Amino acid sequence: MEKVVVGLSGGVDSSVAAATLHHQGYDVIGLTLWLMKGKGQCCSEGMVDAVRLCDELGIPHHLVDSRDVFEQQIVNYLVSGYQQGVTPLPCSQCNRAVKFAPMLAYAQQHLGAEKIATGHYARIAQDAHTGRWQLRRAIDLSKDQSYFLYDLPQELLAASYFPLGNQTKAETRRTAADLGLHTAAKPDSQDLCLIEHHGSMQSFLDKYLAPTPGDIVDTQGRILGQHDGVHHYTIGQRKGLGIAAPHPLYVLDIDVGRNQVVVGERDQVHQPDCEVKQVNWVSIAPPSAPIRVQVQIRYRSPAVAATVVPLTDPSTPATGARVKLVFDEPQFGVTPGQAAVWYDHDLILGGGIITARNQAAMTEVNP
Ligand SMILES: Nc1ncnc2c1ncn2[C@@H]1O[C@H](COP(=O)(O)OP(=O)(O)OP(=O)(O)O)[C@@H](O)[C@H]1O
Repeated sequence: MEKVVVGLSGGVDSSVAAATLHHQGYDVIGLTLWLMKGKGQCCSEGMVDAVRLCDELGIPHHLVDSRDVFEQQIVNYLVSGYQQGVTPLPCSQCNRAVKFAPMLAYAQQHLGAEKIATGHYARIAQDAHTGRWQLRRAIDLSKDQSYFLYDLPQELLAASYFPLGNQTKAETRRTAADLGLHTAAKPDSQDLCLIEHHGSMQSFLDKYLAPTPGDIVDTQGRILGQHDGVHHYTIGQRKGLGIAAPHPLYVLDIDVGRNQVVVGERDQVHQPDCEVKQVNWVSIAPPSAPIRVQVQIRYRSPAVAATVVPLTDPSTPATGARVKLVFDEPQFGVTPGQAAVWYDHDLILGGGIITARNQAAMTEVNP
């Protein structure tokens, strides 16, 4: 019987992932990572639900205190990103550095297991010709989470199962009800876990960053209003600028050096291209020539046609690998810090972090 360690959040998805593997005959061990410091109700409720689920299934449960890792990898990453005027995406970083890698290390070192599983909606398979592990969108496109998994390296993909990738969310809930799992009717999480915990990203950041008042300016540098900290703004943002103008205004740029938020009209927020750093090639080897793709620049935005132009040698490690994305049509709100993830239909080819326009210009001068 193969041992599999299943990451349990206490939600219905990971419950059904664990139950499915258990009923398929795997030797399943439940593992919950305790992620957030403070009195996180979601964490404590989740932990209790995970323990109860393991009781229902008659499998062991382990709790790993990961609060320090979460603080270093996610809280610090978010706070320093917003301080630098970007809008970091914590989820892909959390999956790689807080969940998958530490879960696999714990499974190998303490539980004698070589495989882990989660309730993510995505599909994984090994290419028979190349031996490369490939990641695809879930069958249920409304629940597809492949965007958040683009940063998993081959060794983590090789060790992972996603038991829910071939079924719809409705089927998951039905399975949970059929098996009498107490999590069957538990509501889905609605937002980023940190936001559920703190109420909003703003109130989370306000705990760490003091107000730093400055000017809101137009592209000519004319002062149109005041802000209380650049970390409260994101590219493409329209609401909350507090400026009366004949046309709606959007955030075009965040200039940390001058402590200014630059605003302009909607068409100015469109960008024909962008540079992407820390590129992880998932399902194919790094290409040496441009390739045609469909790219997603936000979790919920549709994939659009683009060309990926490699800027670094294919042998460059993911931390230093860069590409240029050239969109067929200019895109609205290309946001530094967020992930761009590119696909060939449902197959994830690769992804990385969108860089700031001024940072890309600097790297062209000083490669
Ligand atoms: N604290 C945790 N400890 C261990 N594994 C976790 C934890 N949080 C999430 N996971 C794993 O990551 C998967 C995706 O997490 P996400 O936060 O996106 O939850 P979800 O899609 O709402 O799933 P669920 O219904 O299981 O909470 C979960 O299904 C679970 O396997």
